[in-house]
Amino acid sequence: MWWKRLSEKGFDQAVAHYIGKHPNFSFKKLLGYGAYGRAYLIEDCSSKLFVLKCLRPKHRHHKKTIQKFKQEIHILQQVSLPYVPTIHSTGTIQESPFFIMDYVNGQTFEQLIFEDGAKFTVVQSLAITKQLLEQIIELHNHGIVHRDLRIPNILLVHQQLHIIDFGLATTYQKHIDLSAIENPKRAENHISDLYFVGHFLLFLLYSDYKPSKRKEQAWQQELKLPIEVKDFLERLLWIQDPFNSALEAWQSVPSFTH
Ligand SMILES: Nc1ncnc2c1ncn2[C@@H]1O[C@H](COP(=O)(O)OP(=O)(O)OP(=O)(O)O)[C@@H](O)[C@H]1O
Repeated sequence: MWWKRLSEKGFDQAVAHYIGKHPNFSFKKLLGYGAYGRAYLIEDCSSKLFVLKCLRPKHRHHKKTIQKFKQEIHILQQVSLPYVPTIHSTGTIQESPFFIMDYVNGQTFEQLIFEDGAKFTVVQSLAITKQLLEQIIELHNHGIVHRDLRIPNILLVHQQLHIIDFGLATTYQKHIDLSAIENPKRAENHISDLYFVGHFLLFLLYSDYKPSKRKEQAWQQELKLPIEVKDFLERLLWIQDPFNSALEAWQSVPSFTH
């Protein structure tokens, strides 16, 4: 609604004003916004860039949403990994909670594929997926499941993957009965992250796909993958028996010498 957008513009000005008064930071721009947060680029005195992520003002009185936002802060404070933004401070602006974290200065896989037209071969796609799985193993070892590993949340910086947006992350539950999982995306264990990795890998593989038939078919028919890659994907996507852990998935990434 137009008046809500207007009030968010006013809120952006309040954030710029708040940062303007801060002795160590200057305001650069609004980076973007999602369902819950608005993210701003800010800079410190030594020209290092940071992101200030703030709960959207329209949610500032919703207890559940505030709780969710605080959970994101709590999880980021718990993990200390080189490919996850470090959180530096927290506070509130006009009653909306915010936190300041490292800026990941790279490109998301959404930008790489859909804006830059990057194409990934099967071998490259598997190598990238293997690197992502290494990071997921560490996250799970820290007791965290991300649960939103989509292409806009995975960035590439000098050949290194980085993961952002822990808004749906939760603590890893060790004892979950697989038959009780109704939606793999929401599972509180490795099943969720591996399911997203399956979709991530499909995006990479489709980047190099040229349709030869008019009619859309299932990925298994369209992509014409080597059988071990198809089986690997089907296990990630829980079409076949799922992997028992991210480590097992990592160990099962098919390798090709050519
Ligand atoms: N640490 C970061 N480094 C670089 N860019 C970031 C960082 N955090 C967020 N962004 C960018 O800022 C924009 C908004 O991020 P945000 O996390 O608020 O969006 P979202 O994932 O849609 O949010 P929400 O969790 O509220 O649904 C996105 O374009 C995202 O790529």
